[in-house]
Amino acid sequence: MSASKANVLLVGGGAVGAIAALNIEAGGLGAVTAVLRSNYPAVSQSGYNIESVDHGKLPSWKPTKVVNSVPAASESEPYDYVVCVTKNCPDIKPTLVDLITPAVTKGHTVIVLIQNGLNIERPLFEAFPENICLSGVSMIDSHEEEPGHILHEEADLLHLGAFRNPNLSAEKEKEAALAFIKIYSAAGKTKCPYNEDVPFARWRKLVFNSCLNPICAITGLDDARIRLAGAVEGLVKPACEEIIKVAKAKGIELPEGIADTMINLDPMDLYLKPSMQCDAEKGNYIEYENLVGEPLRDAEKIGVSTPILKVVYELCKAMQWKTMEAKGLVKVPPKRIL
Ligand SMILES: NC(=O)C1=CN([C@@H]2O[C@H](COP(=O)(O)OP(=O)(O)OC[C@H]3O[C@@H](n4cnc5c(N)ncnc54)[C@H](OP(=O)(O)O)[C@@H]3O)[C@@H](O)[C@H]2O)C=CC1
Ligand SMILES: CC(C)(CO)C(=O)C(=O)O
Repeated sequence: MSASKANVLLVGGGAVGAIAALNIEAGGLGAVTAVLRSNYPAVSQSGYNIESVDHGKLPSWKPTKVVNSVPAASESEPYDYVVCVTKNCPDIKPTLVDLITPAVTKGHTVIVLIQNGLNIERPLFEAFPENICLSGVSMIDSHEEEPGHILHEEADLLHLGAFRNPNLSAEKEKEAALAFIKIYSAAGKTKCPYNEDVPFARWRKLVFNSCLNPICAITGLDDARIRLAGAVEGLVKPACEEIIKVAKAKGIELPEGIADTMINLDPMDLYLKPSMQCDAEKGNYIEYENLVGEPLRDAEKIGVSTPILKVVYELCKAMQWKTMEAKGLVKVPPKRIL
C-alpha cells in the first residue's frame, strides 16, 4: 500500500459500496480493500461490470484488493478508514459491530457509515468509544443486477458529516469528515458536501425511507407505480407527516413541503425500486429496524403518536420473519397430519 494513500477497508461491495470504492480509487488518494460476500467469486475473477451515470462504462473494474472476509488490522498498516456499506440489519447476526471489530484499530480507524437509517451510530459508539464515526447519507440510485453487475442511475450525492460523540473532540470529528470528503471526491465525479447537521440530514431522508421505502416493499409497487396506484394521499403522505411530526417534537424542523418533495423525488419514468423493495424481491433481509423501528421507538419515547408507522413496522417485522424462515433461521412446529 502506498504511504501517500489512505488505507481503506470497505465492507459491503454491493450497489452503493462498489460506487464508493470507485470514487475513492478514482481520486488516487485512497487504496481500497473491498470485503465481498455473494459477489466475491464474480468480482475476484472478472472484476465489476459497472454502468454508472458518473463514471461511464467500466466492464472489468477492480479496487486495489478484494477479499471474502474481514481482515484483522495489522499493527504496522492499520486501516485509516473502515467504510461500512452493508445493509444494516441489527436483528440479524453478524451485526455490523461483530463484522468490523477485527479491522478497527482503537483510536485510529475512522468508521464511515454510508447506510440509511436512524441511531445507527449507537452500537458503534458503544463498541469503539475512541474512534470517530462519520455519517454518509447517500442519494444515489444504484442496483446490483446480478453478482458484480452494478447499474448506477442517479448522480451520486453523499452528505458527509460526523456523528457527534460527546466523548471526542468536535473539532477532530470535523477534520476527519473533511479529510474523508477530500479522498472521496478527489476524482471530481461525485458530489460530497460537508454535512454540519447530521440529525437533520438523517430525519430528512427518513421522510422517504420510513414511508415510501417500506410501503413499496410491502406492496411490491415501485415508487412510480405507488403514485399511479393512488396510494399517496391516503397512505404514503400521512406516513410522511408522522415522521415530520416526530422530527419536529425532537427539535428538527424539516422544510415546508418536504413530504411532497420526497414522494416526488424521482422522475416517474425511472420506476425506481427503493432499496427495501429490491431486498424483498431478492429474498434478502430488510433494514426495517433502522428505517422504521428506530424512528418509531423515538416517537414512543417522547409520546408522539404514529399509528401508520406502527402498522408499517409490524408488517415489515412479519416480512422479516418470513425471510428468516426461508433462510432456516426460525423453524415452525410440523403441520398436523389429518
Ligand atoms: N441502493 C441504493 O440506491 C441506496 C442504498 N442506500 C443504503 O446504502 C446501504 C447499502 O445498500 P446497497 O449497496 O444498496 O446494498 P446491497 O445489498 O446492494 O449491498 C450490500 C452488500 O453488503 C454485503 N454484505 C452484507 N453483509 C455482509 C457481511 N456480513 N460480510 C460481507 N458482506 C456483507 C452484501 O453481500 P450479500 O450480497 O452476500 O448479501 C452486499 O454485497 C444500505 O444501508 C442502503 O439502505 C442508500 C441510498 C441509496
Ligand atoms: C431512494 C434512494 C434510492 C435514495 O437514493 C434510497 O435511499 C433507497 O432506495 O434506500
